[in-house]
Amino acid sequence: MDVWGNILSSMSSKLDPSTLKLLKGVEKAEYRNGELYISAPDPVYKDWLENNLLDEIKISASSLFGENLKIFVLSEDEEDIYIDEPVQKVESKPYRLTNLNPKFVFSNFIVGNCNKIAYSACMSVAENLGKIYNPLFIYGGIGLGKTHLLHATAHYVLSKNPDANIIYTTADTFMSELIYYMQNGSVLEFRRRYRDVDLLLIDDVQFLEGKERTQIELYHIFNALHLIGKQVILSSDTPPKNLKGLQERLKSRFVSGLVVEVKAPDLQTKISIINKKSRDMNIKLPNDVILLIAKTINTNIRELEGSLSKLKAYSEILGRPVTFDMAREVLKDILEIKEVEELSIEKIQREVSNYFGVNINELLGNSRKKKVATARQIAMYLSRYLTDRSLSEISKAFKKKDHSTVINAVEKVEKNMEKDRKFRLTVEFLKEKIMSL
Ligand SMILES: Nc1ncnc2c1ncn2[C@@H]1O[C@H](COP(=O)(O)OP(=O)(O)OP(=O)(O)O)[C@@H](O)[C@H]1O
Repeated sequence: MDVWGNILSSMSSKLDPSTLKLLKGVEKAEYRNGELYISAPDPVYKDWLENNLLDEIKISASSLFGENLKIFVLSEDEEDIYIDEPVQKVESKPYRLTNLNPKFVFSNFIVGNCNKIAYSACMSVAENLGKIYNPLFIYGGIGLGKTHLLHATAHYVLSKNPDANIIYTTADTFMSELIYYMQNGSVLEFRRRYRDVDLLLIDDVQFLEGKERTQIELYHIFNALHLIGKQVILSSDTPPKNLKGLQERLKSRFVSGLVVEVKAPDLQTKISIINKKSRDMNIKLPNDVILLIAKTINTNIRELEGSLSKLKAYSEILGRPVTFDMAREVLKDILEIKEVEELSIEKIQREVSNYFGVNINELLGNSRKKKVATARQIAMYLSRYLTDRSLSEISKAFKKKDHSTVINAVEKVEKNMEKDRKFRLTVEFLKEKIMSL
């Protein structure tokens, strides 16, 4: 049967004569078990065909060979890989995921300015598999949550559809598997396994650099999945354009959906992560220790987790609660602490006075002028929130005899923050500023 001739004649009424003439450049087409292999004379022709006519070919070829037809366009260098294989019928069966970390779910992921775009993109993809942002490419530095987001997406999809076929793998494992299958003579099975998935997640694709054979395989798997609207998500420590030793055609596929960055966390996000992780780990950290860790770990969230585990272990071994001095001692080799000054009440008083244009004596005095009283209450609130000083220490630092003044100030600030947006923003601004000093 002249496969290509038949496809061409079924397309002839829909295409102009010059395109039809160009299509005669196809060297051969072979149909095997639901798959159509089209041989292009060279890579340029192959790209042209894939980018312009694949949909049209699929419609016509499906009318000849059936609805679920998969099409592969091969240029010369790839033909031996795809055509010369004995084809055996392999039953497709759901592939069960066993390598997802149960803790890497969306609800455990702290969202901040640094990662909210990547987080939202993963959520949207999980909700609309294969329909938007395909592929989704996430890049960012070490330990910033890329794997967490990939796993969370897979968990979410499975929670909606437990029968979804999902593969999560790393580029390294993908390559090792390919080598294994090649050595055992069943590359076809490897391909079938990957082509049956609804969602393919490949972590750390930077490790594909220079791995030509693996790249060819991924390229075809990617095309096959993309063509039938299956979702691919990739992660890397660098954006696609900086991936060296990667075929241009693969890079161009990687950027054809959405590329998002996970950035290093800002101070507020780090504090939220430390709060969440310390709660999960059941370790009580004073505010000044939280600040110490957040300020000294500048990027890697994995290191941040490591420091919490170390502190927990020390506090358990010593049978003492964690304090600022203990944290500084225990973490000095992890944190490379550059003399981090303990946040003092005096520093808070200074900053709040400067902000409100009130002098320190007024702040510590008894004036009831609105501006002074507000500044004093906010300074008391921040001293309570940002340091680990006791109520009586704070009242002493503000020259008050009774710590009920501090309690009243804290309550008042909290109430005002709830009902007055401008007031809340002022307090938050001051908090950020003081924490980053
Ligand atoms: N925003 C976040 N909220 C909560 N935990 C996070 C967040 N970001 C990262 N983590 C945690 O930090 C640790 C490292 O994250 P992950 O392994 O996802 O990083 P990665 O970017 O994939 O790193 P690598 O480049 O080394 O592969 C994990 O335990 C993860 O749960």
